[in-house]
Amino acid sequence: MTHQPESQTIENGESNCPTESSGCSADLSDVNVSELLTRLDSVATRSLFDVINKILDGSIDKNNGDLPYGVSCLLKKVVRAIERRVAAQAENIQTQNILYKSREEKYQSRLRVLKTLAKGTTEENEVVTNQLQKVKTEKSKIEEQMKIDEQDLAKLLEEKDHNDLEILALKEDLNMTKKTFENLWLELEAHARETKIDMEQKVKELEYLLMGSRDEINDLKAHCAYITQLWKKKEITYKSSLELQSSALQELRMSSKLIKQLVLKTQKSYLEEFNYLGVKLKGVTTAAENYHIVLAENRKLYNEVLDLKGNIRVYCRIRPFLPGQSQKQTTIEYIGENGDLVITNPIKQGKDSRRLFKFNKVFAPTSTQDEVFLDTQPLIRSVLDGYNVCIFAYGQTGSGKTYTMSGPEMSSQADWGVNYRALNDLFCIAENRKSSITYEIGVQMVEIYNEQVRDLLSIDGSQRRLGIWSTTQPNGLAVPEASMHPVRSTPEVLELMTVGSMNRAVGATALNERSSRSHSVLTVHVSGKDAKTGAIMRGNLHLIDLAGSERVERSEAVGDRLKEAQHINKSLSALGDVIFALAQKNSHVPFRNSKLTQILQSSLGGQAKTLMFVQLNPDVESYSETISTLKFAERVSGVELGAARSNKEGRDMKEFMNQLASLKDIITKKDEEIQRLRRDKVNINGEKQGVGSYRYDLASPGRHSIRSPRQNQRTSGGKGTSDLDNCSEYSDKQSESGSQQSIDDFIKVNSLLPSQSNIASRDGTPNISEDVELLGFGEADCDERLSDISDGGLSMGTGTDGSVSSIVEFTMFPEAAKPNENPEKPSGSVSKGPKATPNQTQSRHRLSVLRKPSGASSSSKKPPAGSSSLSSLRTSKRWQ
Ligand SMILES: Nc1ncnc2c1ncn2[C@@H]1O[C@H](COP(=O)(O)OP(=O)(O)OP(=O)(O)O)[C@@H](O)[C@H]1O
Repeated sequence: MTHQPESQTIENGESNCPTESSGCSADLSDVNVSELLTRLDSVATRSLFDVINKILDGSIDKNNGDLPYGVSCLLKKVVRAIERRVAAQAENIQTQNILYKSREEKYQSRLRVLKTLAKGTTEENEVVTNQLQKVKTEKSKIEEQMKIDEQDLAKLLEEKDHNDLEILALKEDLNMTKKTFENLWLELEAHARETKIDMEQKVKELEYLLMGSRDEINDLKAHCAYITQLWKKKEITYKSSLELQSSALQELRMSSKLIKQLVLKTQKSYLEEFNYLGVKLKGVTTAAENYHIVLAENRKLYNEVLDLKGNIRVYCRIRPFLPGQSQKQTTIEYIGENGDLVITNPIKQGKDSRRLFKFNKVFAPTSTQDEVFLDTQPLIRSVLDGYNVCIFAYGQTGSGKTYTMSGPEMSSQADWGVNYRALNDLFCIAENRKSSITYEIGVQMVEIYNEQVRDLLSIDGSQRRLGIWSTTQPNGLAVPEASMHPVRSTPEVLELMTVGSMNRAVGATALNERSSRSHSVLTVHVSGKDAKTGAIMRGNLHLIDLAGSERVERSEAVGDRLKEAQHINKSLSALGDVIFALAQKNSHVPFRNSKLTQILQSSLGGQAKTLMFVQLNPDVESYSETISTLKFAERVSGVELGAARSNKEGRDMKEFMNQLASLKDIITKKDEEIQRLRRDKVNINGEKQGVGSYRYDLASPGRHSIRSPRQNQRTSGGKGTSDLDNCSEYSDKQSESGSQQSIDDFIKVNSLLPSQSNIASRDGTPNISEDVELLGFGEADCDERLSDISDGGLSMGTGTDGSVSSIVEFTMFPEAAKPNENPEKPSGSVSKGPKATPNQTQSRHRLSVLRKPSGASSSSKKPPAGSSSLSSLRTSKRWQ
C-alpha cells in the first residue's frame, strides 16, 4: 500500500530506476517518503531539506558516500520541487514588489495632495486663531473693566449711604450745639449783670479804704528817721573800737619779735645738744662697726661649726594616700615639729604597737615640694663654695622617691623636685656671683642597673657598661666615662633630665606599675674661678634616686624582675654596711662591695655633706617595710662623716688674712665717707628741716628694700625656688640699695631709735638675715658665702656676757643662751670626728678667743668649740 504512490510517480517518468526507488523507500522507512512524494508540493520546504539530509546521512552510513540510484532520483525530485517552489516564490515576490511600488506611488501622490491641503489650512487656521485670540483678550478686558466699574459703583453707593448718615448726625449735633449756645448766652448775660453790681460795690469799698492808708504812710516816715539816727550812733562806736584794736596789734607785733628771739635761742641750744648727740653717735657707730666685723667672724665660725658637725642629715617624708586610697588605714600616728615620728601597727595591741623614731625633720603628707626644698636649699648652696654634697632618696617602691627627687611626670614648676630646684638655685647664685666668681656647671647622669653602670645621657645613645674609678678622684669624677654635659640654664637641665629619665630602666612589679628598678645618679659638677685670686673651687652634688628597697618576696618578682630585685637589695645592703662601718668607725669601710657605694664614696666617706630622704608609704599594708626603712634610716642618722671641707685650691690662710685686711680698709674708708655724709646731712637738715627729717627717713620704705633672695621669694607668693628672672630682680634690688645706704640706715636706726634694736626682732626671735643684709651682706657674694647662714637654728652652747660678741652670738644662736644641758660631758674636748686639720684647729682657736668674755673665765661659762655644744648640735634636729 505505502509503495504504491512512489512507484506511480516513478512510472510517470519522473525516474528511470524503479528498483532502486523501492530499495530507497525501504531504507527511508522512518521518513515516510512515499507519503512525502504524494504531496511534495504541499510539504514544508524545511521538511524537504530534512528528507534530503536524512537520505544523505543514510547513504553515507551505508554506502560510504556513494548514493544508490533510487535515492539519487528521490533527491532529484525533492530538489526539483524545491527549485519550483523557490521559482514560484521569486515570481510571487516580484509581482508583490510591483504591486507595492504602484501602491507606493499612489500613496506618494496622495501624500503630496494632502500636504498641499494641510499647508493651506494651517495658514488660515493661524489667522483665525489670532483673531480669535484678540477677540478673547478684548472680551476679558471688557469683563475686567466691567467688574471694576461694578466695584466702584458699589463703593460709591456705600460712601453715599455713609455720607448721608454723617450729614444726619451733623445736623443733629448742630441743633444740639445751637440749643446749648443759646442757654449759655442766657446764663452769661445773667452772670454779667450780677458781676457789674458786685464791682460797683467793691469800688465803693476801696474808696473808703484809701482814705485810711494815708495816715499809716505818715507813721512809717517817722519810724525811718528814728532808725537812721540809731545807725549813725553805731558808726561812731565802731570807729573808736577799730582804733583800739590797731593799737593792740602793734603790741602783739612787739611780743612776736620777742618770741622769735626766744625760738632762735632755743634752736641754738638744741643744735648744741644735737652736736653732743652726734659725738655720742660716733661711739655707737664704732660699736656697730665692731658688730659688723664680729658678725662676719661669726658667720665664718658658724660655717666652720657646721663643717665640724659633719653628720648625715636624715629627712623623713611621708607620701599622701593616692587618689582612690582614701579608705586605707595609716601607720602614721604622730609627726612632731622636732622630727619625732610615731609609727603604729593597728593590728597589734599594747605598747609594742607603737614605735618612736627621731630624725632631723619629718615632712607630713601635706608638705609641698617647695617646703621640702626650702629645708634642702642651704645644703645645695654649699656646692658653690666647693663642698661635696650628696642627697639620696631611700624607701620602698612607690613611696615617693622619684616624686621628691624629680617630681611627678609632666610636672609644672610648682611640682619640681629637688633635682630641678637645686640646679635652678645653683644657676641663680652663680648669676649673682658672676662679678667675682665665674662658675662652670656640668651634669652627668648614670644608672646602676643589675650592678652595671650605664650612661643615661650618652651622646650616641649607646647603653654601654661604664667603669668606675677605684678611688675618689680629686675632680670628683667617680664615673669618668659617663658623658659630661655643660649646662647654662634650667631649660637645658630639664631637657637633659627628661632624656635621662626616659633612658632609665623601667619595669613592672606587683607593687608599682612603673617601678624604677635601678638607682639613678645625677651628678652636678661645679667649678668656680675667683676673678681676683684665680683660686678654683670644685664642688659636686650627687642627687640619687635609689631603686625600691622592699623585700624580694613582697614584690612577687620572678625571673628577670627577681634578678633585678636581688641586685637592688644587694647594693642597698652594701650601702647599709658602709654606713654601719662608718658609724662604728671601723678602719675598713666596704665601699667596694657595690657600684652604688663606690660611686658614693666621695659623698659618704670624704668631707661631704649628705642628706637622706627616707620615703614612707603610710599604708598599713606597708607596715613591715616602713619599719625596716625607718630602722635603716635611724642607723644612717647616727653616722658622722667627719668635717665637711671645701675644695679650695691655692687659698691659704695668708690669702684670707690679706683679703680680710683689704676688706677692712674698704670698710674704714666707707665709714669715713659715711661720717662725712652724715655730718653734711645733719648740717643741711638742721638748716632746712630740723630733726623731723630724720624721723621721716626712718619711716621711709628704703630700709625694707634690702632683702635676701629668700625673703623676696617668700613675699612674692612663697615660691621656694628662684629662677633666673628672680635672680636678676634680686641683683637689681641689691645694686639699687648699696651697702652705703644700708649702713647709713643702720646707723640711723641704731642711733635714733635705740628701742627698736636691730639685734633682735620685737618678738624676741632673731633677725639674722636682716642684720646681715643691713650690714651689707645681703648678697651671698662676700668673703664667706652665706650658703649655710640659714642654719641659724643651731646652738653654739654659750652664755652671754654682755660683750658685743656675746650679743651677736646670742642673737644668731638663741639656743646658746641655755645652760649646757649635758653637764656630765667633759667640755673642752672635741668628742667625735676625725683628727682636726690645721684649718680646723685654727678655727677652734679663733672660736675660743672670740668667746673669751672680759674678766670671766671661759671654762666656767662656755665650753669651747667642738665640745658638748657640738654634741648638742648633733642631737639638735633643727638643721634647716
Ligand atoms: N608627696 C607626694 N604627693 C603626691 N603624690 C605623691 C607624693 N609622693 C609620691 N606620690 C605619687 O606616688 C606614686 C609613686 O611615687 P614614686 O614613683 O615617686 O615612687 P618611687 O618610690 O620613686 O617608686 P619606685 O621605687 O618605683 O621608683 C606616684 O604616682 C607619685 O606621683
